[in-house]
Amino acid sequence: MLQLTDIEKVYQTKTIETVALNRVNLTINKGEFVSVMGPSGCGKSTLLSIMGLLDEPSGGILELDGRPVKSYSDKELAHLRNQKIGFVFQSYHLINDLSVLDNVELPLLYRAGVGGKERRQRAHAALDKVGLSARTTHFPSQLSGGQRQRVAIARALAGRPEIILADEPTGNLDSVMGEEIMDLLLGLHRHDGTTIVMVTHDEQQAQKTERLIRFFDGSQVA
Ligand SMILES: Nc1ncnc2c1ncn2[C@@H]1O[C@H](COP(=O)(O)OP(=O)(O)OP(=O)(O)O)[C@@H](O)[C@H]1O
Repeated sequence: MLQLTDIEKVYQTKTIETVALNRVNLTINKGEFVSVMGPSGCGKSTLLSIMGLLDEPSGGILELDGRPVKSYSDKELAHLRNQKIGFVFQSYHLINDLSVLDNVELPLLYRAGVGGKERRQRAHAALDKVGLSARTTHFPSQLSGGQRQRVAIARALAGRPEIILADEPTGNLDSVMGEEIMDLLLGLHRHDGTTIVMVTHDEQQAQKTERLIRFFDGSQVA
């Protein structure tokens, strides 16, 4: 589903050039659960941003469903980002002034063809999947870290993405809550066949996924 060929990413500031990704060749197949590990600064988040079409590579070819991403117009790319990809971040990125239900519905507001009733139904179904049906009227500040991450996962699921890109989804959680979130992601993957790419610093969690990719200094080393 995603094919990276000789992908490079160079960040250039006034004083320094950083090669964040150095000729990365990688395929993510439909239905896989892949984890990415490596020391701080080795390019993991950059890799996820490029896979998620949030950032452009400096070189190489990125293909999505067999078509080079470069050949898509900006409008098509925005559409793909919104329709195909769900993001989950370490720090949840929830909106504090919105209820749990409204947070989950929010990305669907930007979807053509999804009316208010369907938005609500999808949001409820997604919250049900993550076990938070009883918390729909709560606000993020009234939830534990693990529950906040569940809301963020429900928000990604409500969009019915083909791929979930998760950047250290358990990074802010203690080990018990981290394990709960990991079990949730594993369950979603097994049950719905969702493709997941997850960056993690936790070796035990990474071992539970189907494939573990290790990065060092912008390159894949295993
Ligand atoms: N916007 C940017 N401008 C300049 N340099 C950047 C930028 N984003 C990342 N970098 C640099 O690119 C390299 C890779 O960063 P990246 O965030 O992808 O690493 P990471 O493996 O995700 O790190 P961590 O585990 O600490 O989150 C680092 O050296 C970083 O300083």
